[in-house]
Amino acid sequence: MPIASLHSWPPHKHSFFVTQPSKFNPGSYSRSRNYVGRTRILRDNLSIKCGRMVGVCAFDDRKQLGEFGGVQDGGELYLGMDFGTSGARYAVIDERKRVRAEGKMEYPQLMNGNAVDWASSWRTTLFSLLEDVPASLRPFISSISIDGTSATTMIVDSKTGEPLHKPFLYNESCPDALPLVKSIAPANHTVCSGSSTLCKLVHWWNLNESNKESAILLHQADWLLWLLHGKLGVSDYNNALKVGYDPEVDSYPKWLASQPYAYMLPSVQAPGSSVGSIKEDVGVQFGFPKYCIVCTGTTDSIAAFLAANATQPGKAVTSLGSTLAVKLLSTSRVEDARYGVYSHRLDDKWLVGGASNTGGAVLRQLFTDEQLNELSEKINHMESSPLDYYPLPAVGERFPAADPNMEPRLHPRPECDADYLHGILESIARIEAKAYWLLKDLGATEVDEVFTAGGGAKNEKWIKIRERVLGLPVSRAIQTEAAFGAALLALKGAQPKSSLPLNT
Ligand SMILES: Nc1ncnc2c1ncn2[C@@H]1O[C@H](COP(=O)(O)OP(=O)(O)O)[C@@H](O)[C@H]1O
Ligand SMILES: O=C(CO)[C@H](O)[C@H](O)COP(=O)(O)O
Repeated sequence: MPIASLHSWPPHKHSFFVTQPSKFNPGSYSRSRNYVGRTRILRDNLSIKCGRMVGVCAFDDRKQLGEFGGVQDGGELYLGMDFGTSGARYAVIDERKRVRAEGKMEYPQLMNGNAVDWASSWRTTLFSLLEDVPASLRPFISSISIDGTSATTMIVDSKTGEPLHKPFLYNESCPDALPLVKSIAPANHTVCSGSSTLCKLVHWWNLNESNKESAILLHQADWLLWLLHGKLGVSDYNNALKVGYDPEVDSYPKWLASQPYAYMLPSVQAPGSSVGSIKEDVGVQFGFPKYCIVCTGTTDSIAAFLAANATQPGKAVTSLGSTLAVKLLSTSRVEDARYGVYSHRLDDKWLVGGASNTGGAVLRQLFTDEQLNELSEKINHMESSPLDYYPLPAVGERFPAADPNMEPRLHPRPECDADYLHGILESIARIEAKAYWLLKDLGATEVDEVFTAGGGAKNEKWIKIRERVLGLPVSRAIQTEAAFGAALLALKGAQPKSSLPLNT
């Protein structure tokens, strides 16, 4: 039903769409309190007495809206969503960066033949998580942003946005494209890695696909954000780094712009830039305000860095997720594809690092999370393990050695599982240490403190092992979830244009 026919006045800034979702109880007004994390949410089974529920309910000021429950102080809220390796999470924060709601879900294994249909899985996850955001908070959400796994590459139809090929995941490699990419890019450029976005694009381009002319390239986060803002072909300079975008000059270099597939490349904005208002159908479906904007995103490990709020050069964040992603805040830019080292831009500084395939994915192959907790308790973190492994979930390593043929090394396996886990955790810590010393040798600011994000951050024994191996202060970040970092991007995007750096 059009807005005007339901109410006399035209939609106001605080007009928002109320539909008849299952949680609403038309005609009555009841209040229940829910605790999410550390934050009490006044979740109201509110019915808003404005005629028939399906349609639009407009309030002519925030106070009136505030009386109907939701955020007690009626302030603006910001939604960040993290699409990581094994699942997705969201965080809703307020203007003071307090978490007001959070949730997560694993990716549904939607199959297409005998392969996972990742695009459908991500799309389903996106709208399931939006449905999970407390309905009483949605009318206050002013801005949304999403982070995704880096170099996860989608080739989609330039008109419909529908995938024309299965997504190329972050850790997939297309070595067949490497010779051509190396022939056009500068020596040791970030794209000179089989797992780079550009190698995936060139690999697809060389397939005998007929519909090249209607194809464009998007990254996972770009495509998910397109589902919300409806503007195809927009990315951010973090996600676009591995296709060859140069964030220092804010453009694609000539050696790339002159390629026959250059028309497929997305336009690029800074992370946390407003792309536009949320699509009306999505606003109606979920009850977001008409003024809710959708902002460009970033990659998952950069979102984790933003969440950790490491603001000085020399501070670093290690994301112990399925992979081990290292991000060191540096005043100097470093890149060398021989070691899988590259630099992301963060305002006027550089996030130097890379992502190793070691990490939680190996642990998950061997132990449940409960076993990890139980076995970790038995580890003496002050003792050095004599076991020397290179834990990988499969053949191939990206950083600190870029070797697609590197074999996992996880033997000999001792009788005692606690000793085995100790050896694995210590071996991963040695890889992390090698990574940080490599960055120093290549000219980055020397690391002086490491914060930890990701699922592994909960393991206190591992943090102590890493502190011993690194010889540096290592701690769990106050905020370990990348979704919190994505919410900070949404908060940034909603602010009036300012030169304030993101991580202040
Ligand atoms: N107690 C623990 N010690 C070490 N690693 C853990 C522990 N609990 C969970 N993990 C690891 O955390 C990883 C999940 O972290 P998460 O940040 O959610 O990953 P991602 O975002 O990459 O999907 C899993 O691979 C799991 O093995
Ligand atoms: O490992 C990964 C997925 O979790 C990604 O590669 C990770 O995002 C690192 O890439 P970037 O440094 O570009 O963020």
